[in-house]
Amino acid sequence: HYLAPCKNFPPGPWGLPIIGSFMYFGSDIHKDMMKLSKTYGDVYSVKMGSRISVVVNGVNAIKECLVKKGNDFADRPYSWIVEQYNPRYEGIADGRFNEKWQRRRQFAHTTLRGFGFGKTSMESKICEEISFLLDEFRDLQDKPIDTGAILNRSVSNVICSITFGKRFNYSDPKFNFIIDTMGKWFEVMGTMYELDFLPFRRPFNRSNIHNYNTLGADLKKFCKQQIDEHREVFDPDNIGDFIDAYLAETMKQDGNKDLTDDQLKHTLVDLFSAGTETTATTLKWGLLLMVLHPEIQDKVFNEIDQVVGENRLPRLDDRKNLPYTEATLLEIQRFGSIAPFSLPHCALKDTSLDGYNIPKGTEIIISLWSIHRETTIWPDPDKFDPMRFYDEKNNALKKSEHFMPFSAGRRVCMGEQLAKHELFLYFSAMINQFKFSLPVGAKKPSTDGVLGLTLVPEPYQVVIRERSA
Ligand code: HEM
Repeated sequence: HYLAPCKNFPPGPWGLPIIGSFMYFGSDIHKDMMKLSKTYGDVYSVKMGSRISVVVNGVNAIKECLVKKGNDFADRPYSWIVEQYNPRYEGIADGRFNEKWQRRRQFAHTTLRGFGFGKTSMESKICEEISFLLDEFRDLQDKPIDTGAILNRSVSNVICSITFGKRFNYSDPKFNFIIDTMGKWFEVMGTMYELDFLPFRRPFNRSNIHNYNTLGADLKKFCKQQIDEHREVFDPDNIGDFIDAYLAETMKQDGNKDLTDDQLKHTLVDLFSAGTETTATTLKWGLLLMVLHPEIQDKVFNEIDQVVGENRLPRLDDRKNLPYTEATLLEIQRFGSIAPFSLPHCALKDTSLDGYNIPKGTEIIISLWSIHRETTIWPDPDKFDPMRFYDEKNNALKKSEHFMPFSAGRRVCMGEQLAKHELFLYFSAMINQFKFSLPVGAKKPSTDGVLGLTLVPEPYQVVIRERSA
């Protein structure tokens, strides 16, 4: 066993001197970490290389950490990987928890709300983007296609219109380049995970690191260009998007110059990447599960067809009348668990968790996967079954507290409301208008997922056919 940093520290598996406990982990580290909790308990420690992290599993321990003791665990840890592209931990997602960060998050949150984030006024923007997507689907009918790239572009345009004040054409080469860059960046970031903890491996991964840094630099450059373009035509009487609002606020700043261009650049990278990959990946899980379960797809279609019909697209107002569709979306999120670990947290001060002592600075890994795949809560958890969230007798949605795809507390996903609106509007519109199926003779795609920064389905193909055609 390794040397615990304090008395009454969470127990954990044995670790080797340099690599620590890495021998327990394969490419499905989310599953391996959940397995260890069965031996060591909901809160246990692992030696990640030379650093000791605490892994938190199960809804009770996770709520204690994120909600009840939310202030104690709201920091982000030191990370060599983050420092490669963001050495000062700027922006929102990487930011260390302090007053300046709180003001930044508060400002970003309020401003996005002002532009309709989480409000129904956002609805028309999302629906406009959906109609472009549906047109594209109509052109691509009847032949096997991978919908991944086009879903990324479509979802990304929603956040682009809020932050940059414009949408991009699906065939715009600059836009396509940056969306692909972002996808690769997430993917490479996932493979670099161990380099954070095993510095001696870095010299053997030079090309991977170079690739990662180039992708990160391209993303930052793209966001910086958007800022420069906005600054050139800035008009304080015409604030049309997030960048304008930020620039206006910068001008109001007295002495404390916290809202800098670099902060804005990193905030934009956060919004652009978190706002694209996550929602698009959830929709990719959704379509995959629908082609694998055509009877469920038909049931969702029938419900929408009865309530909405085929002459208009579903609206947020319809949600309350579509409990089975909603239940299916919740089950897609549970099953896909696209953020199996949230982002890493860190103890801001000496504190405790599940009765154990946790010293200041300890890195905390939150396993949202462990909530969504716990056998005692979700019988046969690897089975996709919307009935878990559907009360058939009362034709109503059945909520569960063992469900936390957006995490919780101080660092809860900042785009939760927007994401929920997008998921409902995109999913219900796609199912309402089209039938999705596997290409004839195609092998059933796997539902294991590949772990990068998010858990994404392996690429798969579908055939799209318009329902009313
Ligand atoms: C289905 C879609 C989404 C899921 C499942 C999701 C999930 C998450 C999770 C698990 C976290 C980490 C929370 C933590 O560290 O405890 C997070 C953080 C974050 N998300 Fe999302 N997210 C989604 C969509 C979005 C969207 C559309 C945006 C919008 C712009 C967004 C913006 C952010 C930001 C800025 C953070 C960092 C928050 C912080 O560090 O304080 N997310 N998200």
